[in-house]
Amino acid sequence: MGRSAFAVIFDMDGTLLDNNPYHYKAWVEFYKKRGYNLTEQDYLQNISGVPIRSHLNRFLGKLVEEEQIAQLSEEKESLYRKLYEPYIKPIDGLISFLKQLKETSTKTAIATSATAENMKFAMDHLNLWPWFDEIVDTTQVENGKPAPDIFLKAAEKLETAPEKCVVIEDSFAGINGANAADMKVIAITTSNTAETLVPHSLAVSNYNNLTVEKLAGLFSD
Ligand SMILES: O=P(O)(O)OC[C@H]1O[C@@H](O)[C@H](O)[C@@H](O)[C@@H]1O
Repeated sequence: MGRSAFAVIFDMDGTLLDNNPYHYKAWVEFYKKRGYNLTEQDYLQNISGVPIRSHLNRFLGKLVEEEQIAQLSEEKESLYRKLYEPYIKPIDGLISFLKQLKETSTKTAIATSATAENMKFAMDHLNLWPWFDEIVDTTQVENGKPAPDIFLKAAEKLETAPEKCVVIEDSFAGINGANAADMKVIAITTSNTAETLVPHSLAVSNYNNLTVEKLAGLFSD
């Protein structure tokens, strides 16, 4: 079989791992310490998939100095890693789906808003490094999700036109960014319903029924 004519760009948190409940718990604790009671709606709408600097100022109600951001981010992310480590596992069917992509020489990338430490934590625990051709994080782009930049950078690194890329995403910020990049979008319903993750070409709850043929079908219209 020849190389697939399209490339697949995966988000990480909530897409490769079902870890959003642990991010949410860690954020609630982080903001509570600072006098803000975070709701699940706040988390899903304004935090999930979004780089930390975009919401700190908003929820803390004051401008946070640039030098403080890394320290605050590490405080929250180390709490998340501690909470999630005993439960870490890939989303159902992920590894066999990645195997299919490898067997069909389909190009793959990760485009994540996560910190380098969180990414290493997930990739090491789940042995994910061999499956991806490229990894793009927010340090490599000017604007984080919901801007399209991170997906466009991934397409550029994969040497594939945006209209030949499909993004798999679980967050509102990610779905909006992928649509703004003019890519095909698959919504994964780990944290939000298919009806709210719009527009998308396909919605799945895990990888058990996702095949390379189904992805190819998205490009046949
Ligand atoms: O969904 P992505 O792009 O992998 O982003 C994950 C990041 O999304 C943000 O919601 C969280 O605040 C971060 O802690 C998390 O790492």
